[in-house]
Amino acid sequence: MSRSLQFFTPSRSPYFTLHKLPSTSYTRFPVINFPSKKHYITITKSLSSDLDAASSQVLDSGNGQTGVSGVLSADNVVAVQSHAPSESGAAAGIEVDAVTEAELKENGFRSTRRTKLICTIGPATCGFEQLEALAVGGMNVARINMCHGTREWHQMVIERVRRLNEEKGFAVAIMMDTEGSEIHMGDLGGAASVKAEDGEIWTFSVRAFGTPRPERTINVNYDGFAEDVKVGDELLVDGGMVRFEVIEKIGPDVKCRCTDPGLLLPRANLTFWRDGSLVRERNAMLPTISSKDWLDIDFGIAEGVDFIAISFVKSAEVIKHLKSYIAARSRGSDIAVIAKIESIDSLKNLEEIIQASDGAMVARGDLGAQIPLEQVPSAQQKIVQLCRQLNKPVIVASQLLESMIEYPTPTRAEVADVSEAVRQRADALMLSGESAMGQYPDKALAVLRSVSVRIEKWWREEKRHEAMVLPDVGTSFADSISEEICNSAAKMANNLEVDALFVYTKTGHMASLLSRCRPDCPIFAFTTTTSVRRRLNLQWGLIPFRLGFSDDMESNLNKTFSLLKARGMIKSGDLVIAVSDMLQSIQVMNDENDCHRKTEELGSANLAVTVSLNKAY
Ligand SMILES: Nc1ncnc2c1ncn2[C@@H]1O[C@H](COP(=O)(O)OP(=O)(O)OP(=O)(O)O)[C@@H](O)[C@H]1O
Ligand SMILES: CC(=O)C(=O)O
Ligand SMILES: [K+]
Ligand SMILES: [Mg+2]
Repeated sequence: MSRSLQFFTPSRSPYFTLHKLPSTSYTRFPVINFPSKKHYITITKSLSSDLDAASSQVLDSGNGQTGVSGVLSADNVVAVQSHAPSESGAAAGIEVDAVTEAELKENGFRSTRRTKLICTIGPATCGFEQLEALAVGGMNVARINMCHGTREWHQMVIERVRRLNEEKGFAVAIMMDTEGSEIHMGDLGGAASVKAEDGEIWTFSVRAFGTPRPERTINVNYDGFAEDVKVGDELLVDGGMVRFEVIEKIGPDVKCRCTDPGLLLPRANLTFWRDGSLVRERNAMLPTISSKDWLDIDFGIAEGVDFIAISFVKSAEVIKHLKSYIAARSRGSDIAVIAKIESIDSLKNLEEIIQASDGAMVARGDLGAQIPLEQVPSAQQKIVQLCRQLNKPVIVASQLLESMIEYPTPTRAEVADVSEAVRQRADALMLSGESAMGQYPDKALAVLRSVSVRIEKWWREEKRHEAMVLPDVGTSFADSISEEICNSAAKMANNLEVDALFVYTKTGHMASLLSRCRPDCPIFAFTTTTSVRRRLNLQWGLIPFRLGFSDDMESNLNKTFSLLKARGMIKSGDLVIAVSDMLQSIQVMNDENDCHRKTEELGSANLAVTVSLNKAY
């Protein structure tokens, strides 16, 4: 038996274009009550010739699975070929990364990790094998921080990640993080760190010191530094990891006494405080995107990075400006802009900044230097919730596992912090120093992975779904339909306890809308382009695949089921709900390939969506 519901546009013909034939002619099928078997055979045949003709039909899975091409025969039997060297022929001849394969095969769909993981790449992780270890360990996005390293170094990292994706079938995205023009220290003349002891007198200056750097001197990047600070001010390094008191100003030099000793790290952020408040003097007028940042952005566009994260965002205008700059420079490319929330100004304009962005990062390192530390957790929760309401991916970053820079196990408090971010259902967690220059990058990533999976499972078992109100985000009626369909599909998925949601999406938008609902089951997102696939790798619960697919859902589903089954990633009896943003229909099919359709009018909708409830057979 099968049930279906179909939305369509009355202004359109009651016939739908279902499949584009290789000859560029179109096959049209009636909507209402036609014999579905015949319908199937016709589609299968046309799809089969399509596939035969186009060897580019590939299915790439999200996390380290190699390209597979499928050829559909008339009886829906699929031959699977791997593009990469296989270990043991035929259906097993598909290279799948250990994590995703094990998760899908051993424990079924439901146990796959939903929270995405970002690793900052630095000296500890820039080698090809080190990057591969991170990808195998679950890295979804590699972050490069333009505060550190040369452009050549970053280019090398990007090239290696791309090569890793091509050769090993990963879909690791690249995020470029700008330096910004906030005040920070120089690079310490190459030293990894220097110790400031209690009571020592240090000189902070815009002067460039020679090499070797004179003892107890720190170069500062901001020309107005000596004018902005006053004797008596408190100078905080990295939000208070080390503290100084300003005792004297001599021309460009600012003499300070260390009041809280600690390690000074290269290019550490500097803030100064007066009477318990952060001082915003002329430094408040510094541009969010410096001239050096613009050059880095040009570099990022040329390299085709997937995300550009903007440091110290103050307003929505800068995000809008950058997005139009990117649109003008990179025709057809879709670099997403992430707003880093790490300043008082960004908190003041939070909603409009997030609305203008393609996602946000709770950059707790610098945020904790600008607001009292005890306010950081509530700010985090607020940002995470707002992002979900506005349908923007959100990253929780900094000091998640800080002690693992030096030690192989995290503190209990760190595990609790990671758990809280997972419980808040943030899209992604980010490692900074732990992966960039720590001693245990792989172990830190493994901790994020295991804690994520465990907390997600606990949350599902306890059925502790917070009833978050998800306001409408669609700005057109068409968008509203997509949104309603996704909300309903996610709810159905939870109520029916299905194994997975499938979404066929060209732009990724409907995949985001499903992810926003945070359903109990994972979401397999099928998209036709590699860049969309990589971009979706940042979002909660999405397992992105690249797949050549048509406008016809039934053949897409047959093809997908067959390909996934041949790889052992789904099994007979798995129940799936599928959503698509390409075809104006909702349909249900069952294992007899029997399909009935019922039609309902939907006002003046100019878009409709396909939802299918399917059982693998
Ligand atoms: N490309 C790199 N080369 C050398 N060291 C790096 C690099 N990237 C990061 N690091 C090291 O890892 C540490 C943590 O990285 P992270 O990206 O969090 O930098 P950060 O300086 O704290 O700035 P941000 O506020 O942008 O996160 C840095 O302080 C630096 O010591
Ligand atoms: C990530 C970042 O920039 C911060 O935490 O400050
Ligand atoms: K940065
Ligand atoms: Mg920062």
